[in-house]
Amino acid sequence: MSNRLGKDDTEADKAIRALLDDDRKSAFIVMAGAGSGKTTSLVKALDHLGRTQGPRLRRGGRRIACITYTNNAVEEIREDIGTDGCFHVSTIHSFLWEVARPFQGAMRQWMRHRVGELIRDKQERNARPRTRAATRVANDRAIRRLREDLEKLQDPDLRLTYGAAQDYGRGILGHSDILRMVPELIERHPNLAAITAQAFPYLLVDESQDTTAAAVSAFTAIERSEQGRFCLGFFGDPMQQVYGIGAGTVEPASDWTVIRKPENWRCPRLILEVINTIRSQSATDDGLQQIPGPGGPTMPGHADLFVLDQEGDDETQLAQVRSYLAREQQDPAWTENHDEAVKVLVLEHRLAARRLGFEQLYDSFATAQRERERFAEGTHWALKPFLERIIPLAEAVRDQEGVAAMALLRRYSRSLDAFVEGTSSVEVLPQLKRDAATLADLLSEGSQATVREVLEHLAKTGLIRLDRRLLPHLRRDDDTLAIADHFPEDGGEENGQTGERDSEKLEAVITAYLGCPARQVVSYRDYIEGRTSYQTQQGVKGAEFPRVLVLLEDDRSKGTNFSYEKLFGLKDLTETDIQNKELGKDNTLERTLRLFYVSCSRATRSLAVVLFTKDTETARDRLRRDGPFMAEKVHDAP
Ligand SMILES: Nc1ncnc2c1ncn2[C@@H]1O[C@H](COP(=O)(O)OP(=O)(O)OP(=O)(O)O)[C@@H](O)[C@H]1O
Repeated sequence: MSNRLGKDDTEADKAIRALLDDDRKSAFIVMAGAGSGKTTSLVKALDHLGRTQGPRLRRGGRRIACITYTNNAVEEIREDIGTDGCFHVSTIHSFLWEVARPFQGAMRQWMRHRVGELIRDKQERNARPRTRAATRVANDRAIRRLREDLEKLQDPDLRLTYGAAQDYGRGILGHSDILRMVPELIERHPNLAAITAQAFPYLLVDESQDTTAAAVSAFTAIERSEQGRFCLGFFGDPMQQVYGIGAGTVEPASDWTVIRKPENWRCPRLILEVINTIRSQSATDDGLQQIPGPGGPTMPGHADLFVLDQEGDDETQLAQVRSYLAREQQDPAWTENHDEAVKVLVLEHRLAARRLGFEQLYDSFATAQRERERFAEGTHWALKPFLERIIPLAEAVRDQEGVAAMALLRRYSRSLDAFVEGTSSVEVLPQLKRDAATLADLLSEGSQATVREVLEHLAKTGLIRLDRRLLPHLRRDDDTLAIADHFPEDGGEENGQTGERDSEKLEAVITAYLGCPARQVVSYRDYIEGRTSYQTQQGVKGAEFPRVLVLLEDDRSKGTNFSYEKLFGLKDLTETDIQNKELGKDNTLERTLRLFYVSCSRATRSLAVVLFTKDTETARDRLRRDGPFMAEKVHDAP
């Protein structure tokens, strides 16, 4: 429990309450920097609304909506405010779906229009003289499928649903459809706006800077058309926008109230100075310089920057930095490797994968965008059996946790099913034990077994049910296996996630995946479940840790969205960078500055930034002269 409700009220909290108590509902924006307690203010506002408006709203079947960025944040807010039925706390996707769900006719029309758009887009591409023959064939195939989808969408009985697995022919809308469709429907159908305001007369949006511009504009449209009957509150910080689709600064209408929160309770003085300097360099700083919140950290804290040679040995150099920090700050936790000691923030998942030893697995999924995204979320169907069943069973066996192992087998074992159904004899039990022990061996530390070997063991023995989409891949690789009988009818509930589409790309991904060492899947599981010290700089938004180590390593990252070398003047801007900057568009420098701000503002005690670069001397001199860290805190390799 975060105890947000136990925090003292700030001036901002009082101003928000005054607005919420007004009979005439209005809109407001809470604009504040990192560690200023925006989520705390939001939770306090919800609690206040629950107490003052809850009973009346409940009687009328109406609810107070709160939108936040991740499922974790949803859970945290729910924990804070309790389970009162008058609240509807969700991510933006779930909220938009909740709004649109009853409007099946309007959604079907939108979907048909969308499929038509996709067909036209592919036709246009095929009409271009430079389109390659293979692309043309693929586009023609896709057009045929889309036409079939269009046909199926004529069925008035087809009930539209929303899932991870976009499949228009089956009436399934994906995440990106929801983000695009619902704001369009709200803006196009005034009655949908009115019904939304009626069902949710209060709507509070956390992390508004990363809420899509279309959603912000749709909510604003509701507020405009329902003036006085709809209360809309945005809580955000344009400086913490880290996703391209985010709205960034929410522009207030002339009658909206803007509430600024200048305090920072998280960062001690020396870190606060660094993040204030970073902030002041951005065009989206909103003129905000933070001050320490009363009762916040009293120690000065630590803020150090190290410039290291990118050609040098990574592990050794980082170990030296950590030993130096432990010594200088008399804090041995800097040299400890468990996830609670130091949070290491990297630019990309790939860089975490490299350090944690699952780079081959990462690369297997990186070749196709959709597969890469599911991999990063930890929701890819091909990995799920490992995450939910295989690794937990192997670990239960290894740790001699018989009850846990049995519970998993009861749930997932085909052999045990056969025994329970009476179609196999009692000998199956010792066999099951042997098969489970083999599985534990295959996944034990130091094992060289591949993913394929593990899956084939399971397929042959029926030890654990797998996803049937793996079948063709295993069969083709080793057609001597008599696995068809054993292979489960499990899975397939998300068939549309990949279906036949993009089958070639998927085929390549799965083939590469099956060839990976299975131990890499264990490291990957540890990473995505937050059991390691590593996190990405984008993914860390909203969190705080005592010791934060930020790694800046442009040359090792594959993405082009961010460049610390450009930010520090160590690399020239491109023509596009200069043009975007001059036109006032978002650009590499601004994006990197914001990411740097988010990363550095996570530390509650000690912040260390490491820049890996080629020309360490120039970088060190420049950062001492112009950088956000105090000159004496910019170090060479210790
Ligand atoms: N009124 C308050 N009094 C004392 N401490 C507070 C107060 N409000 C928030 N805090 C503390 O400040 C820290 C930051 O709070 P919170 O996570 O709500 O901020 P935030 O603005 O959402 O942060 P960020 O934007 O950086 O993710 C937390 O440790 C919280 O306990």
